[in-house]
Amino acid sequence: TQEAATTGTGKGSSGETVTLQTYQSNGTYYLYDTSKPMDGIIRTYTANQGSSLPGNYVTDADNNFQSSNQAAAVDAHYFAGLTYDYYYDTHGRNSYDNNGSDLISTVHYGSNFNNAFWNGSQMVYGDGDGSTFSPLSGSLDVVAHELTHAVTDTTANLVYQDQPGALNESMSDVFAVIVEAENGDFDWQLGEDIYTPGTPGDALRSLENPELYDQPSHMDDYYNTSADNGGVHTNSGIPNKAFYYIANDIGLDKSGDIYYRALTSYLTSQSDFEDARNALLQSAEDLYGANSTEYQAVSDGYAAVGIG
Ligand SMILES: CCCCC[C@H](S)C(=O)N[C@@H](Cc1ccccc1)C(=O)N[C@@H](C)C(=O)O
Ligand SMILES: [Ca+2]
Ligand SMILES: [Zn+2]
Repeated sequence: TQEAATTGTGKGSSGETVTLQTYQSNGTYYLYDTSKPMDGIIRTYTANQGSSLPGNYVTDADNNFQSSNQAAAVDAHYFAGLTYDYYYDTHGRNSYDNNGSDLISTVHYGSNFNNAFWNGSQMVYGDGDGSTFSPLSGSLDVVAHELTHAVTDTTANLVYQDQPGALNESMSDVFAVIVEAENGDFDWQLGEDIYTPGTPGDALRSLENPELYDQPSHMDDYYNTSADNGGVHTNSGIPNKAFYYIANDIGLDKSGDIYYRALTSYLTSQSDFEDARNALLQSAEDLYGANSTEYQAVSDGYAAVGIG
């Protein structure tokens, strides 16, 4: 059979045309990217509004994925590539597990599904209900958020409950902001491109002002609840705000290096917010020294949210 890696184009939910790394087999083109430097292949599927995973490959007859029902897949495929590039180019990490595992994404999961998640093996994106969310792969920060869960699961493996869980969520938000910034799309918000399509200018979360979307930004306002695995999407506002202070002090690049080192070298499954402060301080000391401005920025940022 005739087979080859090919380069195609696609139109994402923003309406912009992007270049896609695809694969051609017997005259059909697949969202199957073998171009990454190590062996991680990026593969994108559709669940066709069902819930069986991974579903079916997204294919096209002419290597131009421009129909509206392909937009979510184009975004998932393209943004997964950008996120792979960030972890490889910035931190030398070969895919989410540093072992070259394939990056598998499935779009059109479920019916009006207002969420996206990492299921332990792959990324999964709902289409949203069109009011709360539009298709969730349409925002780079969502894709980077989900792929960072895969990095966390294969490193610190923070338990998805209470403070370790809120820290898990925060790490995903932190690297989502960094990956967007690396791609010329810096903001402190999460989900601004896909949240409430009918309401411009809002977002699901803000690291600059967590309170804007009902998150605390100080330990005094820690939200004790049994819902949402102990409020992991609420209490993430506290470490999120600490990151905002730190990155404002020393910049996103240095902050990203400190956070990556803490996540991959020091944090463990039960680490809480205090442990995060210590892991980040140790990482800052390793990288910049104990009396560095970077070390002081971490100390100040965590003190400002009532930790340490
Ligand atoms: C399905 C089970 C719940 C998994 C929660 C996933 S990891 C998650 O946190 N998803 C993100 C999606 C996201 C990311 C960035 C920006 C916007 C939306 C999330 O925040 N989900 C919210 C809606 C939640 O689960 O409360
Ligand atoms: Ca954003
Ligand atoms: Zn999450």
